[in-house]
Amino acid sequence: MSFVQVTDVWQHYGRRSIIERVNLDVTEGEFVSIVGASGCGKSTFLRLLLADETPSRGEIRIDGGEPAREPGRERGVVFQKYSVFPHMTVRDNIVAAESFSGGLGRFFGSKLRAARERADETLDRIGLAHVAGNYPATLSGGMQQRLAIGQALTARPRILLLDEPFGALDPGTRIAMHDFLTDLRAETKMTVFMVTHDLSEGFKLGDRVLVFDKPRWDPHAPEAFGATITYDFDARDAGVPFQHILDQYPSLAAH
Ligand SMILES: Nc1ncnc2c1ncn2[C@@H]1O[C@H](COP(=O)(O)OP(=O)(O)OP(=O)(O)O)[C@@H](O)[C@H]1O
Repeated sequence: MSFVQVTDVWQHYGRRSIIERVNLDVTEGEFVSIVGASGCGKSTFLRLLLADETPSRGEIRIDGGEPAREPGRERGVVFQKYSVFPHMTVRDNIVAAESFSGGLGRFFGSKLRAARERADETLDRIGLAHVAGNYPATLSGGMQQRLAIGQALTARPRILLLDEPFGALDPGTRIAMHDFLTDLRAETKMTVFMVTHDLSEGFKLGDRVLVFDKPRWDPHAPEAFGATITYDFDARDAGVPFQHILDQYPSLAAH
């Protein structure tokens, strides 16, 4: 049974075609990695999944529901650039994310105490309980990114959208974050979409790896055609050795 259903989705910005004819069925709990050359529309596709934008054509349904017109609590998002609030403690960052995601305004009194307790549970889960009272500037890059993921988790989303979440981290921290994400996923059964420039990361974490590319190209009108899913690899049990894909898509190796 398809949980995320993408049907004939196109996206244009003015006369520029960015994405075309995208069809995709994802079951609940799947981890989908997305790779493709720079500028081919991967982040645009994530924004469409988030319902931050509406497609020019086609539709995206979650769990059989009507296509969303704006982001909701069932979709959480994390970008490469940390989105934490620098002037708030780690715990208050989680509390603020919860109040914003629910459109609840600021918490006071007993509501604030309850929100802080929930924040501490989240911090426990993401391994930041020991720095709950610190400010983000005192945390390492990996810890700040874990905090950003913690913020996305406060609304208990059914879908987590990750846009190059580990792109700015050093290799060691990146590997630690892979383990963290694998554990988190086993715990929550969330459906995850992750854009990455790192093919090995895509194959390591994903159940599937989607390649976005432009199958049609007019040298006289480079903006006439958009990208679509040209490959959909099964990446479970190590999947297709990604070196084969690098041979086919040398541009992917450049990132
Ligand atoms: N709101 C917008 N209005 C106009 N053009 C846009 C808008 N958002 C993105 N674009 C353009 O759409 C194209 C696809 O951008 P997008 O960020 O989705 O690509 P990407 O594959 O994620 O790139 P990268 O891998 O470099 O992050 C780019 O040429 C970008 O300039």
